[in-house]
Amino acid sequence: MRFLKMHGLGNDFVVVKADSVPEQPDTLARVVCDRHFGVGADGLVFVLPSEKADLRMRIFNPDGSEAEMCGNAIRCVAKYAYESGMVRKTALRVETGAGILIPRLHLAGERVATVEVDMGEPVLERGAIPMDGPPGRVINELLTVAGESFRVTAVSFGNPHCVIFVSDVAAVDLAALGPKIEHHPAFPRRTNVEFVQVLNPERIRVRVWERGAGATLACGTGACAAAVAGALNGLTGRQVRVGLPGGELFIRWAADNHVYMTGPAAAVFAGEWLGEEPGG
Ligand SMILES: N[C@@H](CCC[C@H](N)C(=O)O)C(=O)O
Repeated sequence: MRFLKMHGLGNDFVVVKADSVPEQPDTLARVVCDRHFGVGADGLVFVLPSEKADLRMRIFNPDGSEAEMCGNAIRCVAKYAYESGMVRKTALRVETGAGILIPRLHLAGERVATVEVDMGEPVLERGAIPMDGPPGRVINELLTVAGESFRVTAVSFGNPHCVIFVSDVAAVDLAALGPKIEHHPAFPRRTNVEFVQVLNPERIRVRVWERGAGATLACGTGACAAAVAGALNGLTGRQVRVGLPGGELFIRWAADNHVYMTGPAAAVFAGEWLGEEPGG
């Protein structure tokens, strides 16, 4: 299995072009993403043919679960598709678990430097996120986690996000709180978790605990969810620079209710997965 190792702000992926997803993709994702026994990545991404769009993307987390969407991976997939000659368009249509999304490429010569992705409309209804409880939006609502109370705002971009505003993101014990919120019974499909510090109405700082992956250096859908939550809570405007441990994304919640995410994508090496069993 040939692959390309790519990343968006250090959120890293093993990207594989294939006609279909191989058997047992969950097992494959677990071993490929393992940082000691595999290549090491925050996700295994398949670039597949699509009947409805230019291509289809599917992503599997390091724990083997499949995610509906990934903001950093879709920028990588768009770059790969263009630079490999697979889709020679600067506005691509990519089929994902969150519907067909449109990355627009910003070129530097023949290379894709940055990508702006139309991430579609944020999903705010509790039942669609999904999160248990009465119908309506979840904005600044109390959630009790192992005896501690947090005010949360829930947003989905196909995949679920639980956003919590704090005064200092550096002080958050992400490794302790992340898994407790990810597995909180209020989230039937688990959740990604974003701790967000508002620096000013145009700038926020975010640390992410990703569902099925743990702490990562960046999360595109998480940055979009944090930006939407900031605006919904009256803490930010609708355009924000989102500082993540791996770098910065620019997020705009436009008047058409679509969220646009702009950021870089990089390819770092190509390889071949041999899939040897230990001692085999
Ligand atoms: N890193 C991603 C999100 C990847 C999927 C996530 N772990 C989930 O299970 O929803 C991003 O950049 O959006």
